[in-house]
Amino acid sequence: MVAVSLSPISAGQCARPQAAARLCGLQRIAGKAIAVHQAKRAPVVAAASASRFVVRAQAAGKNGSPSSAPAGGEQYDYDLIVIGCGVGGHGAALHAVDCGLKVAVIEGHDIGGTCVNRGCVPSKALLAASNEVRKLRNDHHQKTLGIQLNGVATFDRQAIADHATNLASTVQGNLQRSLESLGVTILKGQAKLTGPHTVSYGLPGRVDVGGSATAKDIIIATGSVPFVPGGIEVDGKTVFTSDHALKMEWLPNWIAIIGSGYIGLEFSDVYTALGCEVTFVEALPNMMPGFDREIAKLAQRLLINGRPIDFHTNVIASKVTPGVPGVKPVKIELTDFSTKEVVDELEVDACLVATGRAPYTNGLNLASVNVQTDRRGFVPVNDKMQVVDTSGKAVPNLYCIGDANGKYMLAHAASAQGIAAVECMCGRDRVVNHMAVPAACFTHPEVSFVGMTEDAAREKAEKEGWADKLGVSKTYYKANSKSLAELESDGMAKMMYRKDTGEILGVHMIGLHSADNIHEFSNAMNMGQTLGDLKFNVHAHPTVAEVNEELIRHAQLDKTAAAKPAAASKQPVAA
Ligand SMILES: Cc1cc2nc3c(=O)[nH]c(=O)nc-3n(C[C@H](O)[C@H](O)[C@H](O)COP(=O)(O)OP(=O)(O)OC[C@H]3O[C@@H](n4cnc5c(N)ncnc54)[C@H](O)[C@@H]3O)c2cc1C
Ligand SMILES: NC(=O)c1ccc[n+]([C@@H]2O[C@H](COP(=O)([O-])OP(=O)(O)OC[C@H]3O[C@@H](n4cnc5c(N)ncnc54)[C@H](O)[C@@H]3O)[C@@H](O)[C@H]2O)c1
Repeated sequence: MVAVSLSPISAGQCARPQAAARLCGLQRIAGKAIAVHQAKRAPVVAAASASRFVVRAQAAGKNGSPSSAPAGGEQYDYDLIVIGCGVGGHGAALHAVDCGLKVAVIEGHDIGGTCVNRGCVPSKALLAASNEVRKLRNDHHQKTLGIQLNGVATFDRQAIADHATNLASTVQGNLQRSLESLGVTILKGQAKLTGPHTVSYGLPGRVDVGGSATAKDIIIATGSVPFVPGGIEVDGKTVFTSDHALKMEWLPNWIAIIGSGYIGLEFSDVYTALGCEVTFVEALPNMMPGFDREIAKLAQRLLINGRPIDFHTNVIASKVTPGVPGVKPVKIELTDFSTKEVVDELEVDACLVATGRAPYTNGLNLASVNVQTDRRGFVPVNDKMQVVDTSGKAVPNLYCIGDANGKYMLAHAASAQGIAAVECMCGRDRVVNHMAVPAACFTHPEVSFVGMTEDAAREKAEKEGWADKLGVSKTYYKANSKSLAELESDGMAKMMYRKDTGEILGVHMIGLHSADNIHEFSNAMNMGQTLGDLKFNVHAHPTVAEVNEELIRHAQLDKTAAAKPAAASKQPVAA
């Protein structure tokens, strides 16, 4: 398995002759690829830059040179069409341009997709603003730092909401400009496959928008939408998903959050910082079931117990009935997950449904290429992100990346998969090593991880007969000078590793800046580095990165592993 490289590749690496030729028209300026001979590219590109979206189909062949001319004599409008322009589609398109491919994206709603418009970006704006409020209202915190505020910190809900909306629109604009400046054609419409190399697109009720286009390769990057379990009625006012919650149109005094995953936790951080009370409803026996058990336990102490939050576990919200703000409460029927008996009913002001996401893959006409989605709607793919048909074979020239394939529903995973798919279509097989993809929950403090949990590592070690070689190293933020200086020294980090080889199996953290700190380990895992290599890393003092140094130092390797770093031969002896 080869891990994907996220760094742009050079012209010399491009596999396709026509691709390499086109790359000659690109210059690297301050790290960005800029198209310098746009006129030689298909004129549709200029149209894309001039207006927000290209409306009506414009076959590139009509205005400029057809894109690909394979041996069979077929000619395509583009080398690559990407259906859906979220972060996955955007990442794939940019990398494809870097590889010299002629690219079109077809977007049915808004450039940037979930992450930019209804996900990562606006949620982090709300988290940033609300955490300022939390800190300012924490007298003990301020006094210990020597600060007196002489009054209660107040906030403007609408202004905080506007910060999130404005950030999303700034980032959306940046993404659009990056595509335009690189000459990517942006087509508007809901797209579907109409042949092995043909895509048609359009918008309901808009006869002026749409058409069809051809490409040698097609990437499906259509993402996901909130999943709402049966029995829950969403009215968008008192019962809502993250799509509505991010607009923060009002702040309920008491909100129930169904699901204690990423979305539930991040929103509980926002709501409690702004003075709301939260009740979690979680189907599984423990809160935060996706985290390493020990980290989840500490997360419960830091993110839940000390805040106005209570929770019900092992129950599902079997029926949710919207209310009327200030007049009628939202009613939530709770059913025991094991016995399936109704056990309670909650009455709250509002309810956020955070029970996962469903792939957005309806209407793609996958049956035309003999492909069936799984039960939940995910598109089946192999390691190279090639779509797999009902007989288990890869469909030629068709790829699916990001939330739509369900392999790892995170923004950076979507974009890494897009880059890998482009590499594969250029003849350089790459697969994303998902075990080395970091994940983070941006609560305060942050939770982050990469690779296996302790339970998973133990299970693997026992199954494979090396349980005595499994090491677990731990350290606490209490000893970290930088965290102490910031009065944010609650937290721990743990690492599972092999004592005999120094292989890192998984790292989990909760603490200040842990979403940033995890990268030393995820990158090491991606590069196949061992603890024998990492022990020579130097960390600036005083930084939170020194938590990593402690974690590495506490690992107890067998003498052979300690003496033999994987990359020892590559280390320079002296400068
Ligand atoms: C509240 C929230 C917070 C999140 N925070 C984070 C975070 O901090 N970090 C992180 O890594 N991840 C986060 N995520 C997850 C992240 O947003 C997704 O993993 C990521 O957006 C997936 O990218 P994608 O490109 O696969 O799909 P999407 O971003 O969903 O984009 C798909 C695009 O395809 C378009 N489309 C769909 N069907 C068609 C069609 N037929 N034709 C044309 N266009 C179509 C859609 O309009 C959409 O724009 C968050 C998600 C949510 C909901
Ligand atoms: N910081 C980030 O990277 C970030 C932030 C937000 C969202 N996301 C992405 O968005 C996706 C969706 O997030 P999410 O929090 O909605 O999903 P999730 O899968 O993280 O958590 C859903 C939780 O809801 C529980 N649940 C499901 N049905 C239930 C029911 N009927 N009653 C009670 N509990 C129920 C599950 O047991 C689980 O704990 C995630 O897969 C994640 O990849 C990422």
